[in-house]
Amino acid sequence: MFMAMKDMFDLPLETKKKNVGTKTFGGYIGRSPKTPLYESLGIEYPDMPGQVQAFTDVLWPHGNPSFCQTLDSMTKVMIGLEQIIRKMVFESYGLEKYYESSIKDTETAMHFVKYDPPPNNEPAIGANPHTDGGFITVLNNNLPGLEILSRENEWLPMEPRQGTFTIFIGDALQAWSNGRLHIAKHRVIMRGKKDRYTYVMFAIPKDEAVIEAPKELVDKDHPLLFRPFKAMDFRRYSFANMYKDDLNVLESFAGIV
Ligand SMILES: O=C(O)CCC(=O)C(=O)O
Ligand SMILES: [Fe+2]
Repeated sequence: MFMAMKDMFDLPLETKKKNVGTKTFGGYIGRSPKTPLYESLGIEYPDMPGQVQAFTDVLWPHGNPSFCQTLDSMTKVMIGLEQIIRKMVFESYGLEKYYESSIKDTETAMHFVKYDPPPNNEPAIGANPHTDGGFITVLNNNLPGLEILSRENEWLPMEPRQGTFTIFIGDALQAWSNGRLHIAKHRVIMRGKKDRYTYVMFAIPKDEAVIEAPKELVDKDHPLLFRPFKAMDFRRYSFANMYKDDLNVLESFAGIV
């Protein structure tokens, strides 16, 4: 996958720009002043028929069947893993009855990210501190750089390990769990001289989905922490507040004080 990603990012800029999305999380994002080392491409709904093929055709009009196949099977693995984890989470609360409807309310997006090495060998920010907005994120990267903010407010490095994926809980699942699940803030710091690649699958609520903690998770010891909200409204709010590092977007959007 990482080799295929190198070929993908080595394509001419005009070709990469042909990767367009309909939402804020699809399509090509070039280097910008706030994230000068970051570049990404994206596919919305890679699990829907024809989407992986269409994405491949845009980048390689003469075809690239091996990329298409690799991506297709990788997508299935990552989505399958996400569903197993979500099921385990729901079961752990005795709430498996909500699993099917939660999956029905879900759509997926796949991102491919390339981070350039920092200029003049000084550590530099690759991705700004953030939480992922959706239900669950599944990702893999080829080099260190990912850091997780601990509950003690320390940045801890997450070393990539071959054959493993990193999983993040997103804001939507934290709200659903009435705060029982912890969302870890994370960032990427680039060091060294090598390009860094990440591929990441986001399982996110559909626009119209309403995120609301089930009644079983709310009682007098666990008062409701977040008002119910529509996924689309939260997405807009998060996007508008993207670079406010100290802001807890979920709390400021839906927190009940
Ligand atoms: O590149 C990484 O390791 C992290 C990427 C990430 O956090 C994201 O895309 O949301
Ligand atoms: Fe993230």
